[in-house]
Amino acid sequence: MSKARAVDTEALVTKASTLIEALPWLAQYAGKVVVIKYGGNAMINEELKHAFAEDIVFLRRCGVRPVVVHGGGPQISSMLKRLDITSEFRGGLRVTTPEAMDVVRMVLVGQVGRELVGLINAHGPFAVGMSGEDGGLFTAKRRGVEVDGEDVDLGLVGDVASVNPAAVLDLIDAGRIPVVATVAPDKRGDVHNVNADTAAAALAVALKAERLVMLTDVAGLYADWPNSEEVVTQITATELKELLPSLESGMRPKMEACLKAVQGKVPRATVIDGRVQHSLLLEVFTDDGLGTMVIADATKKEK
Ligand SMILES: Nc1ncnc2c1ncn2[C@@H]1O[C@H](COP(=O)(O)OP(=O)(O)O)[C@@H](O)[C@H]1O
Ligand SMILES: CC(=O)N[C@@H](CCC(=O)OP(=O)(O)O)C(=O)O
Repeated sequence: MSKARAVDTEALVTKASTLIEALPWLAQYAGKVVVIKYGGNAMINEELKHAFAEDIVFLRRCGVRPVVVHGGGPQISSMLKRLDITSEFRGGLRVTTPEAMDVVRMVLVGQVGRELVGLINAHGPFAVGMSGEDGGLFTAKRRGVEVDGEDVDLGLVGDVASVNPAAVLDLIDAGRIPVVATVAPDKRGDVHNVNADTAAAALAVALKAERLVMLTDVAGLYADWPNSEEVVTQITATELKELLPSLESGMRPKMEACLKAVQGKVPRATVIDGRVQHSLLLEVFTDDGLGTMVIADATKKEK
C-alpha cells in the first residue's frame, strides 16, 4: 500500500513555474539550429561534462536542433607536454608546427570528440562525431596574427575559408547531433588547426543558426580583466569592434568569433560560464540572461 506524503505545495508551484517560464523560449527555439561551442576550459570535471551532455539531449528532446563544436586547448597542451613538444600561444592562437598538428588532430578528433559523443549517446543514439575534414565541412586558409602591431606567423593555423554544411544538415535532418572537431584541410589538403571559436561562428553563420552559445571558464567578457570580474552583459557589434584590439589571450578569438557570427546574421552570440552546471539550459530556456550577449547594432534584446 502507498501512503500519501505531506505535500509542499509552494515547492511544487515553484517547480511548475520554472517549467512554464520555458514556454515562450520553447516556442522560439523549437525547430531552430543552435550552435554550442564547448570550450576545453569548461570541461573541468566529469560532473560538468555529464551535465553538458544532459543539456544537449534536453535541447534535442525539446525539438531544438543542437550542433556542438568543441575545443580542447588544455587537453592538447597537456598531450604536447607529455610528448615533450613545446608550444606557445600568440594573440590567443597556438603556434602549430607539423609535429604539433598531428597531436592537435589526434586529441581533438580521437580524444575530446570521442568522449563527448560517448557522453551524449549514453542518453540515446544521437551524437555523430565529425571534423572539418568530413564531408568537406570546412576548408582552411592559413592565417597569422597581429601582436603589438607586428605580423606573427603561426604555422599550420587556419581561418575558415569556406563551409559546406551539407553533411551537418543531413545529420540534423536525421535527428542526430553533430559533434564537430575543428581541424580542416586547406585547398591542397594540408590539415590546419582552426580555433574552435572561429569555426563555431563560421558554422553558425552557414547554418543560419538562431543562436551561438559559447561555454567557457569565466562568467563572460570581463569589462576590466584581470582587475575585476564585472561582466559586460550586452554589447553591440560596433562597440565590440572597437574593443577587440585591446582584448587578450583566449577572449580575443572568442569575441572576434561572436562579432563575425552577429555580422553574419546570427541574431545572438553569447559567452556563458561553463563552470556552472546546466548554464546552457538556463541560458536558453529561462528569462535570466547569463554571461555576455553580442547583438547587432540597434537591437536591444530582453535576454
Ligand atoms: N576580458 C576578459 N574577460 C574574461 N576573460 C578573459 C578576458 N581576457 C582574457 N581572458 C581569458 O580568456 C580565457 C577564456 O578563453 P579560452 O582560455 O580560450 O577558453 P575556452 O577554452 O573556453 O575557449 C579566460 O579564462 C581568461 O583567462
Ligand atoms: C589555433 C588554435 O589556437 N587552435 C586551438 C584549437 C582548440 C581550441 O580552440 O580549444 P578551446 O576552445 O578549448 O580553446 C588550440 O590549438 O588550442
